[in-house]
Amino acid sequence: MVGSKDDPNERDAGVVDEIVAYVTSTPPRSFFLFAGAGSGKTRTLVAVLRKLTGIGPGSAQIESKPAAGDLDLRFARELRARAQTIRVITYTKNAALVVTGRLGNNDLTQVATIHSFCWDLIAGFDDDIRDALLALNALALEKAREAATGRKKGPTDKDKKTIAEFEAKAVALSATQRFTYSPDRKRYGDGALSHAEVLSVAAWLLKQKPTLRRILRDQHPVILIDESQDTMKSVLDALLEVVAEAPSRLMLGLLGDHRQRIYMDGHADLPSIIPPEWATPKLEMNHRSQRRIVDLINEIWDSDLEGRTQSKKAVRQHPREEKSSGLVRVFIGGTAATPEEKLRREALCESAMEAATGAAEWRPGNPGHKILALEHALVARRGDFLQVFEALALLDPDSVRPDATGDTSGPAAVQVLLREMIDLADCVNGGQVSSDFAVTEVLHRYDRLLNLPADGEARAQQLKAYQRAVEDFAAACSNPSATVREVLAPIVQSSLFEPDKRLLAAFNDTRPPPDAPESRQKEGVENRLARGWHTLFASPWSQIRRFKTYLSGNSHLATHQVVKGSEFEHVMVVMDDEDAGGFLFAYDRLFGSPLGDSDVKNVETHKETSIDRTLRLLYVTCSRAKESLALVLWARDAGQALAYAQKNKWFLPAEVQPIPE
Ligand SMILES: Nc1ncnc2c1ncn2[C@@H]1O[C@H](COP(=O)(O)OP(=O)(O)OP(=O)(O)O)[C@@H](O)[C@H]1O
Repeated sequence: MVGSKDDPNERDAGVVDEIVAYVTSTPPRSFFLFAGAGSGKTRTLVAVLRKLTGIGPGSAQIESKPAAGDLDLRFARELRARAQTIRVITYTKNAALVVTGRLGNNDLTQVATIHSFCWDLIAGFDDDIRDALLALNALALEKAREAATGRKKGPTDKDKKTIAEFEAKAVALSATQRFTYSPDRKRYGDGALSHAEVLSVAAWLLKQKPTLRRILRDQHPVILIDESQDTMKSVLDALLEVVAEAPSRLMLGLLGDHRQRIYMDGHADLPSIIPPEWATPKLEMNHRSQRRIVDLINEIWDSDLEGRTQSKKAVRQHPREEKSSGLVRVFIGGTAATPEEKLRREALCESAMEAATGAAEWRPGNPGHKILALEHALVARRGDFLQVFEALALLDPDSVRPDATGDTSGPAAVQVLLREMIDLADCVNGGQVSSDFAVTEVLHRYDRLLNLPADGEARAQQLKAYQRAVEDFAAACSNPSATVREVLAPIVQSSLFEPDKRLLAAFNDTRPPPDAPESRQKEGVENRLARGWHTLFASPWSQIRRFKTYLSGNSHLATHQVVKGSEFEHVMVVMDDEDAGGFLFAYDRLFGSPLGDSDVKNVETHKETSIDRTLRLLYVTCSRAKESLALVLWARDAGQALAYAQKNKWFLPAEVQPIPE
């Protein structure tokens, strides 16, 4: 971040030194960094850490001459002498890896997610953890009892069950001696804390136990929180209290962008809770996007929409000098079109973008542009893996929706399809095995050659059976219309891999599947699973790979929420309230459609509305685009939305078009 302040691209050049000065001054000063999309928050964070610790890229040495005088050098020495570290809290594991990757070897900083941070703080204090869990459980029990006694007709069966569960949990907790947390492997039991429990226990203990607050301050005089807009409210509040108690011994630095808050865990209006004595440095640049896109996101945030309750407080962004162009189009059509019609006409929008930009990346089907839809099922339809997605969602709904943490890997029971069989399919070309060596490597990878019979004859027989299975598999998976069942059959029959017992039982179950429940009817777990397995086995095998690509985050399709933090050359945002079927977001209302009843009520009581949430989500999606951006709105009243968009300050009249027929 060195450069002349006269260079318009360097208008933020002083912010790193400014932040370093807040940390190293006596007493230190906590800060809230105002930073918008594409402003280079991670780069700023890494530069601050390097200066504070005196450790440059790839070196474990203290640099001889830090730029901002020797205060930071002294700061680093003191950290080391007191065996302290700077703590950096990120939102995802991946973000922690990005920061540590760029930072290099740096023993004076500890970068981790909020879950790891909280667990590091409380691990081993088993009696305290038990106290916290019992107190939180007692609160929940009290709430449940209040709700039950408040009912006119007396407690319902569900009330009684809930109360009994809390009472039983209190007994079990009292008897638990040791508590564990295993974020990667799902471990259950009274002593195993969930993600959410680790956070609420840490927040509770920080508030209640002075010793823990002292330990925190002794270990880390500085805590920097990235993506603070989405950081769990209770933990943030607890940390704010610890800082307020002894501001000279612990300082907080909050980085993030309240315009990009998309999860409900964070504070509704972070800037408004920042104490007045805190510093508020600002990043004003947007290094990512072309001018047209930066102008649009500035306008989006600045708009006076009916139903908006959130403050417009923010820094207006400037694009880089050389990014003086960029292209935006908004296409609007009627949401009554069928799903197939919508897909066909969205492809026409992509062609229109190709014509307008001259970029081949916009050609329909070209992965050079990213398509964002609101719901996973809408992505699955656009990515042609809807049947597999729906089947797997019946088996385990939580495991099929990739999120920002990157932890979702599909239902445990079908891993053989997503890992072993996809790896084996990679060794197949045109119905034939392309490399025996590659097949052997896959079998080794999954330990399938470890337990071959010792006897020579039996061993040869087994290998022959494996070979036949691989050939049958190769033939089956090369048939473009093969079903999952057909490709799975040679694997199951030969035991080439070891599928999950649940998958095997379902594969061998020849009964017809139960009917789907009537809408709004509850369905038993067994029926749901049976339908899931049946749909999965009847699905096209080709969809499995597309689903896997989506799950791993490598697809050109994604949901609006999951792309937070990413950037793409060209972006198409599909907005369709009708298809999404939710009530949290309402794109139509950003285009002049009247407010709903709950929005009207929320405006009166100054609570968050669907307008607030949708505006932030639109801010996130639009700001992902570097070069060009297409907004596709399927509106309830397309004529009205078109007229609204033509007059709206967000767009130039020529940028607004009907979705081609
Ligand atoms: N000082 C800089 N000079 C040039 N390019 C920069 C600078 N800072 C960041 N960039 C580039 O700008 C883009 C946006 O940066 P980055 O992704 O770190 O922003 P961010 O603040 O995390 O954005 P968001 O909150 O929108 O995800 C990246 O491509 C990055 O390499």
